[in-house]
Amino acid sequence: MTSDNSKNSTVSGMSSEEEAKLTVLRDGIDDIDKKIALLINNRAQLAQEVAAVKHQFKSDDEPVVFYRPEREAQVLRKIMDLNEGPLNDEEMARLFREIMSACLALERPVSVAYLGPEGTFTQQAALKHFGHSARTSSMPAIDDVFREVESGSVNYGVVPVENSTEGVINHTLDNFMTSGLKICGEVELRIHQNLMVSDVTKIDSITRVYSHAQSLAQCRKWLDAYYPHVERVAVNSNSEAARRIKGEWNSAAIAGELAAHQYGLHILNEKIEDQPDNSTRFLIIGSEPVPISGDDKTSIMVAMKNQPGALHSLLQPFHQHNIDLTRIETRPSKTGAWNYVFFIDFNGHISDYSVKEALKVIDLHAADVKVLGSYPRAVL
Ligand SMILES: C=C(O[C@@H]1C=C(C(=O)O)C=C[C@H]1O)C(=O)O
Repeated sequence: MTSDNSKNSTVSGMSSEEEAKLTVLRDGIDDIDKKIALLINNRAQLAQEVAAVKHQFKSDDEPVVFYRPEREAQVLRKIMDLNEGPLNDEEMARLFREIMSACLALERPVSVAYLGPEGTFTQQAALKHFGHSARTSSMPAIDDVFREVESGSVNYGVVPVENSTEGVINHTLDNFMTSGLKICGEVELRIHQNLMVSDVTKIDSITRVYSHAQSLAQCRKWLDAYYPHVERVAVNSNSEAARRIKGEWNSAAIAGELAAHQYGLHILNEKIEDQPDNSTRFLIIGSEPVPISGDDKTSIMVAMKNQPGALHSLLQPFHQHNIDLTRIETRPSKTGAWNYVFFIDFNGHISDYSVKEALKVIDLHAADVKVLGSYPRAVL
């Protein structure tokens, strides 16, 4: 016969005093959850009413714009400002990001094309920006993301534009030369690379590692130190690398955590990138311009003739109007052998007086100026 020696111990192994205290606290949590659920639904109802008003003031053939990036940025910034902890500002904003995503989906689910395949950092960026209620679809190439948005098959697209260790993604910039799409937002993602293997991998016999060329470059020193004799094979994407090693006993892949989950792989070494602050910036592309949010950036493309003082006359108006440049890139133009195109990002919105004035002057010196978009600075 078994008997319980401790007279205060219960079935769960806790003392009755511990259990009583937990019950009080958990009753408190249940109570709050009930209120939170009710309030979230009240919020969702208001979002539905917003949708009705958006409809009401549009004529039949005018498209209704449900997703408002400037308003969403303001909501998240306000939540972060109000936050007093113990949750940190980013955690709070992440929770509200998902609440807004669900509210927007009630108005109209937003459809988003991203540079795939599934499991890429670009998919991670799309979910970070739009939340998990967005309908995301994977595209095989950056050009396809642009095409899907241009054709109206999806509302928005997400493409990578620059990496803090490897620099700019030229393919994205080149697409802006011919596309009429607008930049509606930016996302920044900390990039952590991981070495992963499959169930069949013989860990002591790895002779090959697959990854995207950029990821291999981001982990060059680590590979030199730990796998100096292993062949490095560049493939189209990190997800492709993850997919390939499923049946190969002598191969490993370098990819993000999402890819390991997606393909059922085991992470052998995490955070193997050479630069600890390795991050990638992504752009949200769409067809509508974004109104001012109060903390915005603008991207422009300027074609200049290759003549003395061209760069000076391009930069001078920014200096004169006290506008901070955040990035400048040069690409050879596709139209004339010796002409250049500058991609410039700066702080401010196209509706700001100082920005308008600076652009007026630049217009006088440039062969062509194209505003790619003003958009809220990344909040998360
Ligand atoms: C409710 C609105 O529509 C969408 C949902 C938002 C929200 O849930 O807060 C914010 C902006 C829009 O993307 C709105 O425009 O205010």
